[in-house]
Amino acid sequence: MAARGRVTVNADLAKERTSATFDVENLTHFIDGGVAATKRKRYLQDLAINDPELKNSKPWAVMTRKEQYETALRKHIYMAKRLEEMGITDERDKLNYKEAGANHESSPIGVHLSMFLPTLRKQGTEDQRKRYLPLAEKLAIIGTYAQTELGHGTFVRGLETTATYDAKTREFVLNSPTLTSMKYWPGHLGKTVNFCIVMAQLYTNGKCYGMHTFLLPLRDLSTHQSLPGIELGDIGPKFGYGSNDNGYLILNNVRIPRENMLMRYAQVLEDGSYVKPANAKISYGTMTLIRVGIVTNVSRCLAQSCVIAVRYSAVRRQTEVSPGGPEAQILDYQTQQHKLFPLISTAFAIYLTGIEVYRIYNGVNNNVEQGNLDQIGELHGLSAGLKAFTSSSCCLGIEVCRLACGGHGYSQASGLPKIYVNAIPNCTYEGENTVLYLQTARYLMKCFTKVQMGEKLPGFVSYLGTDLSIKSTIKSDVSLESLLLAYEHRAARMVKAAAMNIQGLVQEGFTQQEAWNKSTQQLVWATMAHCHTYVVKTFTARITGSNLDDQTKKVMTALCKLYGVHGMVENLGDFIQDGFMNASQVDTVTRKLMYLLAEIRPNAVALVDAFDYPDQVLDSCLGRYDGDVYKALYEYAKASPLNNKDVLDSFNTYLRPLQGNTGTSSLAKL
Ligand SMILES: CC/C=C\C/C=C\C/C=C\C/C=C\C/C=C\C/C=C\CC/C=C/C(=O)SCCNC(=O)CCNC(=O)[C@H](O)C(C)(C)COP(=O)(O)OP(=O)(O)OC[C@H]1O[C@@H](n2cnc3c(N)ncnc32)[C@H](O)[C@@H]1OP(=O)(O)O
Ligand SMILES: Cc1cc2nc3c(=O)[nH]c(=O)nc-3n(C[C@H](O)[C@H](O)[C@H](O)COP(=O)(O)OP(=O)(O)OC[C@H]3O[C@@H](n4cnc5c(N)ncnc54)[C@H](O)[C@@H]3O)c2cc1C
Repeated sequence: MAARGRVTVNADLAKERTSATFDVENLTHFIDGGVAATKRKRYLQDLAINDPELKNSKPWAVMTRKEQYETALRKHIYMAKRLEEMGITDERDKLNYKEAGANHESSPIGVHLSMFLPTLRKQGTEDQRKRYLPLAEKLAIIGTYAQTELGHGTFVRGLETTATYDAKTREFVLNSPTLTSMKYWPGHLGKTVNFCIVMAQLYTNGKCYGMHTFLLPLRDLSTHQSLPGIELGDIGPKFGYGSNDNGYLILNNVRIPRENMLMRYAQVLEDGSYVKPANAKISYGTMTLIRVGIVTNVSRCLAQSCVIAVRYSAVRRQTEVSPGGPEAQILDYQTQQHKLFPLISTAFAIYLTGIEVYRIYNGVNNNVEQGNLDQIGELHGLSAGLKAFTSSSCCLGIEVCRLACGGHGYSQASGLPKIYVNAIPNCTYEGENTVLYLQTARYLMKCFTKVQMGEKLPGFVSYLGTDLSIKSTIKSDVSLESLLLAYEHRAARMVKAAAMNIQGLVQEGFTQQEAWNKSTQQLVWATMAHCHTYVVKTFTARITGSNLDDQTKKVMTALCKLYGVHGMVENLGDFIQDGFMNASQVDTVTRKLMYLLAEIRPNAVALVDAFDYPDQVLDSCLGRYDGDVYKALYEYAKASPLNNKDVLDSFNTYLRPLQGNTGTSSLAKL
């Protein structure tokens, strides 16, 4: 339960809670990974919520950018220190604590923690780790991940920053040779960090060896002044992320010792000779880590949005259904259910996918740590597409939640704009989504070639070899098995179609690259279908294989079916194009969709309650546990800074002169 302690609850919400057919607490334990995990989560959340150091002096939305930056810096440094004092290292623990302390307040040390430190740990030599990690972990040095440039973000091989080895002095000389080569966007680069990991084209003995990673001091450690040869600053206000000083950086003949190249894999020896890594893409590993983390991250953003929109929809009444009768809860409108219930299922599906992909990441990472890099390509094939699919689905879902709250959804009081502006960059950073879909497409095309050669594929791509002549097994009950089969069929057919398109174009005389480029939209569609299948499969496996009690499992099975059926109806053309499904089966799934909306209706509030987000995390007048929405909106309006005075000075400046034109005597008559 999300309200800690007794509260008086709005009658409609209270009724929703008593009508639930399953035990909310059991589902919360399932989400968290057990009773002890829920207890631990709540302990950490309460710690943050009750800590006066983590209170904002005023609402986030009314702070200036400088206030947002300073507040976030203070709070995030404080939280990092507290986590260290408490000896907390588990990622989930950290997430629960920080979410409760500064939800959707972009951290000005976030890239330091999530990218700078992992890159140092994974790509630094033992000496580099010994030397820099203790300082970086204590935040004595704070760094960012400086890869993107003004002219290039996606095309990493096209980055222009150079690091030229000077064997005489055993130093690298770093330069930004063009306007477009300045680093642009890295988090906290503008004003916060004193170090960065910079990605640059390595030149040694007159030859370019491509992108490599270097540890670069940016600011004096005592005065924080930028160092000679370095020009850097903040890039200015953005769509959101006000508390983050995303920055720019220009390098002019900056010298760093040879030892500052991260040399666990690739190396430059003292004489300038180059030792290549076992896999050139190992330096892309931090991006893979974050792409995996994003899956969980965006599912939580969507889950919070669903809590807000569903609770509000239970409280909000609008329009008499029959003349003179009571106004209906908007949650009773089928169209509102169609907006929101598939999103509840999406939040669950993607959350569970996040857990699965993180488990896979950890397995591959353990192998990498032992020197086996064989699986990094496969992990990239999985994580790139999933990052794109999940961030797109969740961010679109957050916007639907906002729209589902009508006018009040547009107010910062709803909490939804704060979530949205913080979530939406997940579609762009760590690889723009279309670009990442195409990376997974590249992997799928390779897999398809193997299928054509009669190879049996392992794991998450094994379905690509399925017999496409099989017809859908969907019957009136619309079983999970029949849904999964349909998703596999759809993806396998679309992957094959894209591959055939490329092969056909090549046969027509186009080069491989031209044929690829002429097929990219089809490839993106095929990859979306592939990722969709992966999520359906993971959701299904997690629910059918769970030890949930019967009642909860029944509701979750309905939700899982809803995820599958809704996705099917939204993409019907894909499923019927080759006659896999017939008209009667289309009719069956469409009716099933409406049936499932009605089946889930009594449990809608309980399902979002199970996400177990305290009011302080949601920070929303609409999503309050007690449903006292209108009083909260009134209080929120009264607290608007424009209401500090009854008559504002602007009245005298701009409005009074308008009245003066008509003469006070004529106004007095009104
Ligand atoms: C409960 C807790 C659960 C989970 C917690 C988990 C983790 C916690 C940690 C993290 C925190 C969690 C969440 C994160 C939240 C917020 C985010 C925080 C900060 C975000 C700040 C933003 C930072 C950035 O944006 S950094 C910059 C990112 N930039 C990009 O992503 C650029 C995108 N471009 C590329 O990656 C590449 O250039 C490319 C487009 C992929 C490839 O282009 P191209 O074809 O030109 O390139 P190549 O020829 O060089 O490569 C093709 C070849 O390489 C293989 N490849 C590519 N990438 C990889 C890889 N990463 N790994 C392995 N292999 C790779 C590719 O498959 C090709 O191989 P083949 O030739 O064999 O086909
Ligand atoms: C909030 C935020 C924080 C960030 N933090 C960091 C950071 O800490 N460190 C860092 O290094 N970077 C950071 N970035 C930069 C980010 O990683 C890049 O913006 C991102 O990788 C996208 O690259 P781009 O801007 O070059 O987009 P572009 O590649 O210019 O994309 C523009 C359009 O072109 C299309 N496109 C581009 N290439 C292709 C292609 N090959 N095929 C098909 N379509 C294509 C895209 O799909 C997109 O529609 C951040 C960005 C944001 C918004």
